Amino acid sequence: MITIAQLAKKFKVENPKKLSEQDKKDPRLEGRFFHSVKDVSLKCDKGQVLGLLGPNGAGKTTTLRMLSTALKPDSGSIIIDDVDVVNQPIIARKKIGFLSGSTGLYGRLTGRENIQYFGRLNDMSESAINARIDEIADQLDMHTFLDRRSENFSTGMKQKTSIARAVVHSPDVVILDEPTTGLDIMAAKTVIDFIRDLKTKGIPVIFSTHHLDEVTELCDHISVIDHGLTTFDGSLSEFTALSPNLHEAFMLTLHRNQN
Ligand SMILES: Nc1ncnc2c1ncn2[C@@H]1O[C@H](COP(=O)(O)OP(=O)(O)OP(=O)(O)O)[C@@H](O)[C@H]1O
Repeated sequence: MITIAQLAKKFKVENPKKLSEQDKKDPRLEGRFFHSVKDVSLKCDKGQVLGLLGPNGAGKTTTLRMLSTALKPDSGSIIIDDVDVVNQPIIARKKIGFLSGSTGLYGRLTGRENIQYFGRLNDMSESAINARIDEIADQLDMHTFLDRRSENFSTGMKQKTSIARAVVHSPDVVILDEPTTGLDIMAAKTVIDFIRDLKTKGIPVIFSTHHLDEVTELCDHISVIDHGLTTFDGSLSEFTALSPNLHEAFMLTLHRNQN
């Protein structure tokens, strides 16, 4: 079970002139600080898939980076099972598989070597790593490119390798930042099937997306973040009860907590 409560994170703005036009007008900009995440709370039970929605710049990636221990929150709590992620990040990291939107692969290494490297970082034995790579490569349909250098991989090949790398150590929870963005229909389907398989194994998955169809296909639970605030956190049926039209339901969740 993953529980996030009242999470907040601000960044110091070194050069306000370099902010995007959107960020300059954002009410989260207060003096020299941009309050990317102001108050985010959500829950994801065992075997649940949680879809994290929100407009561009809402604070989804910042939230997921805090959940993955890559960023330390200014306040709030993150608990995975009985581990306090904020105060015990090293223990928590072993439990988490995190796909970030921006993690690059080592181009000179093959797909397999990229994944092996992460397995070793997680103290896995060579035989355990290789068995796990075989398993994941079957699921993500990677065998045709697994032993090629990753520098010339397509977006889909890169994403599959990054996902494989994130879950090589069989984490207890999986966090995926926009896992299907930029993928063609077939690669996206493979990734969706992979998430569904994690769900059947009882592994909670939190993923951010802009694709509402993925949410209805996969998610038990939906959280919406807008301007750094949780504006909806409930079941898929509570979400669709707002409106049977998903876009309309999403629009209705925005601006709810803002005064
Ligand atoms: N290091 C930083 N310094 C200053 N501002 C930041 C920093 N990181 C993120 N932000 C700002 O915080 C806000 C939230 O960013 P974040 O990447 O979490 O949004 P997002 O919901 O993931 O957006 P998208 O859907 O576009 O990926 C944005 O306005 C962004 O410009």
